[in-house]
Amino acid sequence: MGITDQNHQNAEKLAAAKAAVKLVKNGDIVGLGTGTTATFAIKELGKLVAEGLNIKAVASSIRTEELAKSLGIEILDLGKTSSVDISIDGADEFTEGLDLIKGGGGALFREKIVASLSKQAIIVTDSSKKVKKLGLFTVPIEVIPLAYQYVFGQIVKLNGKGKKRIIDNHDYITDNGNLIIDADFGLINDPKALSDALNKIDGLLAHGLFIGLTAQVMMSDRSEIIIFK
Ligand SMILES: O=C[C@H](O)[C@H](O)[C@H](O)COP(=O)(O)O
Repeated sequence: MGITDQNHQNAEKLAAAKAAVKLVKNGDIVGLGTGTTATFAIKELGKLVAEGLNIKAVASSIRTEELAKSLGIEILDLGKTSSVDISIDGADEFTEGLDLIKGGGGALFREKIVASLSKQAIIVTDSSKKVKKLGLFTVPIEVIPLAYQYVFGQIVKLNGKGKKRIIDNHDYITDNGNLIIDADFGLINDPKALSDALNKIDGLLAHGLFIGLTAQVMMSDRSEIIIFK
């Protein structure tokens, strides 16, 4: 991607983030996503907090928690929070039916907990993330290390081609101390069926198919915000 394309994509991410942040109300507990688009939203929220907006937040990753705290946003313990008013997160792919692939940044497990606790889970994206069918982006799968070989084998049985995530010649380790397998299932005709099948695998902590968790996707396309809900 050229610099102009990237600037354009960043402008779209910022516009979507700003639109979503407008939905946050005084007193809300806000779920903070992870990734470049969520980061735009967290920074916008930080500005509003500095101006007096009174919110508390839960974070979907250590890096999001650190960023939010640095902006003066109070962070609650996710494990002690029973309900989130609104969450704002990005996605790697989404369909008009609001099925998503998430986890490109490795935060899928905590993101899924945050989305599941949310009364209103909002996804913010640029226009490149919308697809007719999920699956061009591989499905991130978080695996407890001692179950790695077992889970890998089960993914193959589901006709997936797995690849352990390696960053800088090292196994990628999630905030929860686990590994990620990026699994290619080709274009996914029935994301719910695949999600259900993956959920049955012992040792698989979470996968990046987010089905039925999203209230709306706010996608920025040039100067327009398009809402899918
Ligand atoms: O684990 C990371 C998350 O699921 C991100 O929300 C996703 O990868 C999209 O990230 P970005 O906004 O950087 O494209």
